Amino acid sequence: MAKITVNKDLASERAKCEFNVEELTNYLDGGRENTARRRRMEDKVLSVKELRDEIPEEYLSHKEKYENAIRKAVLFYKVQKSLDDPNQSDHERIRNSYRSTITSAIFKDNSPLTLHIVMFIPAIIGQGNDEQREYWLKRAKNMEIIGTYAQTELGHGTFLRGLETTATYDPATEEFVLHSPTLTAYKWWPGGLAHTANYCVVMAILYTKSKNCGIQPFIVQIRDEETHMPLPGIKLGEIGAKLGYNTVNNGFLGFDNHRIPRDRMLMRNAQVSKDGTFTAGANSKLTYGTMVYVRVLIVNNMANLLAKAVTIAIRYSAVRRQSKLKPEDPEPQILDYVTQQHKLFIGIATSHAYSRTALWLWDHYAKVTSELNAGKLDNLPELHSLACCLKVLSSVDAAVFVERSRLACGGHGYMLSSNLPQTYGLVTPASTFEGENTVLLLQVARSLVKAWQQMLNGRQLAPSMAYLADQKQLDRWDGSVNGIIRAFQKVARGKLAFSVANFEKYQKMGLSREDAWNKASVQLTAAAESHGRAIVVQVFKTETDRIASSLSPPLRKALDQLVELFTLYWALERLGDLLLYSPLSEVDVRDMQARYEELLEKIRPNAVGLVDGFDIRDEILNSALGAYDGRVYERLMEEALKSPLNAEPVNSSFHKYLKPFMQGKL
Ligand SMILES: CC/C=C\C/C=C\C/C=C\C/C=C\C/C=C\C/C=C\CCC(=O)SCCNC(=O)CCNC(=O)[C@H](O)C(C)(C)COP(=O)(O)OP(=O)(O)OC[C@H]1O[C@@H](n2cnc3c(N)ncnc32)[C@H](O)[C@@H]1OP(=O)(O)O
Ligand SMILES: Cc1cc2nc3c(=O)[nH]c(=O)nc-3n(C[C@H](O)[C@H](O)[C@H](O)COP(=O)(O)OP(=O)(O)OC[C@H]3O[C@@H](n4cnc5c(N)ncnc54)[C@H](O)[C@@H]3O)c2cc1C
Repeated sequence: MAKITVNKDLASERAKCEFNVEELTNYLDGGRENTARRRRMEDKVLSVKELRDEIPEEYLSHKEKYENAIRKAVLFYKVQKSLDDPNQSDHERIRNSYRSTITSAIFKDNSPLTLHIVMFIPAIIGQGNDEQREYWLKRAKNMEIIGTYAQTELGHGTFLRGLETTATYDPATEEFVLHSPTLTAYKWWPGGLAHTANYCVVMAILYTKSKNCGIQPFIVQIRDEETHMPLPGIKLGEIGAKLGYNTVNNGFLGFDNHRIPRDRMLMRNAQVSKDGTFTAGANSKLTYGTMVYVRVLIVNNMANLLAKAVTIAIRYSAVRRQSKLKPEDPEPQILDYVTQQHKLFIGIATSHAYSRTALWLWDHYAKVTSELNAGKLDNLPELHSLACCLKVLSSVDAAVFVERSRLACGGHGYMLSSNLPQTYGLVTPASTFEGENTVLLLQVARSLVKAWQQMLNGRQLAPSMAYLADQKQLDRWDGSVNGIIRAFQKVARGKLAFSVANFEKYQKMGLSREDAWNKASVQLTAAAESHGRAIVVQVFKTETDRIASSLSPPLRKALDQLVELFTLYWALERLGDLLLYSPLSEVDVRDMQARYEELLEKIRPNAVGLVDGFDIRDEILNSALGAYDGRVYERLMEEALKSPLNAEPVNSSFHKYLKPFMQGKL
């Protein structure tokens, strides 16, 4: 293997690191064997040279980008399939792939098959009865059919009860008639729907015996399996260019009285019999299960995307020298500016916080799902609330810290060759898809207000809300991590109490319950956000303590510093709340600020080691600024030279327009 020359600043950063980077990688992967397995997979995928792009994607047309993405998606799927371990359960397979970011090496803007994997197959698993699973899963898993999840419509994304697509049962033919009565009823957004999928799970309002039976899932063929032509009665297309996700092939879909057989309604929860009799499921919200599943996955996806952005920005900050700290000294590495450390170290800590939280949530999800399969529904409301709140916080924080990583790279962060703009394009839609964030916070608030009432009635609360029942005031400020976690819980409790009081006050003033809720909703969402912060800091701390106990002291110390930095960062961000709901004094604030600055200093020598520990290969980072060797300027120039405009010294537009214009002839 050719020896790589590493930028000398990066090399000296690596020499300074106080812990063993490989140990950190193994910790993140959940063990040495998992690291080895992940790397083997990456080696295998990256050895397929057809999966690499000859021309940078950004120079392709919209159509070429899609065609190239499909070409690679098919090949990528085959390589992945050949590496699949058939002995793993679905739960283990997903958990073991949590650290895999290899998809990013192939698709800068995500794959047109994502929805097939992430929603179509899970919808069949969660919504299909045994017979339907048996038939459709085999076809979907073998890629004999490609599907997507078609729920959102042009007129409605959030308000599912307002969906306009109808599925009307016709007992005479034992068929459902799917129809889009208006333009706003068109399905709009589903990934892969435009030109990739030939099937989809359509969420539509079921009518049988002239009664509205709510939203139900239907598996619908939309294209001919041979010709791929849209079937009669189906209108399909692509929704157009977007901020990101441009290779995901988001589409629209309209139905003109399109008929499907009765057994195409996914009947795990509710059923329609041949004569049209409707039998409701144990809980109508089980129909929303696929969304819960994806919200759970998003938390991990956000942690991975943030790890990518912060790796790029930290390595670049070690290489980049700018300005002067002291007049007599050479220009320092920008990583030596404490403001730069403040911008970036929180990104490292946040990625750790959400990757720990994501695993914790995944295990919780798996436990509740197995209870649901056994008919026990008690823990569904808490799971829904947790999934909503952690999806919201992880997506908001990832978007903020990815963008901050980009800004921290100055002008070069604006280049697509840094891969930071595209990474932002991948994180920011997560605040919208799978439930718009404000809307999901209102769902969390709804569950908190319920919990509050249960507490007042002396009932036991779900574990993640149990802290609400602790009525004891904090008698003194305790600036330890555990002390701050308790203070965050007090903030969440205090803000909830305040918003519940206002909600009730507005009702007493004569507003309807709905109007009072709307009027109190800014406070309610703030309480929900604080609840989420309390959960994340607590899970980050307890899970790190639990898993890191067997690590070497230097690595343990580095991880404890990240946990403390994360906790202090949010305490300083939320000073107003802490001053209102905890016994925090001005002196305590000054102490916290001093400790925060001390932590930045302690983390500084380990910064490059910490991002190296994420172990994200150059092919996955795809960044001129973030490569392991730190050849930032050389790579920027190499990438610039790939611009098609550099293929000729004089562009034809000079003779056509500029020259006549400058010579006054145009
Ligand atoms: C080859 C490639 C391979 C791999 C790809 C690589 C990486 C991918 C890895 C990971 C994934 C990461 C990223 C994601 C990737 C792709 C995702 C892309 C696109 C996203 C797709 C979508 O966006 S799909 C559409 C999503 N849509 C929504 O989320 C809609 C939001 N709206 C709602 O959920 C609901 O309408 C509502 C919750 C806002 C309200 O619903 P409704 O009005 O019907 O509710 P009610 O008022 O009637 O009832 C409220 C009561 O119901 C309870 N409730 C609500 N929802 C649920 C639920 N889901 N579960 C349980 N209970 C629920 C609620 O609590 C109320 O209960 P009460 O007891 O209080 O009455
Ligand atoms: C990249 C991307 C991929 C997607 N992929 C898919 C897919 O594969 N399949 C699919 O079905 N859908 C998909 N979607 C659609 C996505 O799920 C919806 O965009 C999302 O659920 C939000 O709905 P909306 O766009 O209708 O927003 P709206 O609900 O119209 O929200 C607009 C504004 O109104 C506010 N608002 C709405 N309701 C309330 C309320 N009750 N209280 C307070 N404020 C409210 C929101 O907070 C927001 O500020 C995708 C979206 C994107 C961006």
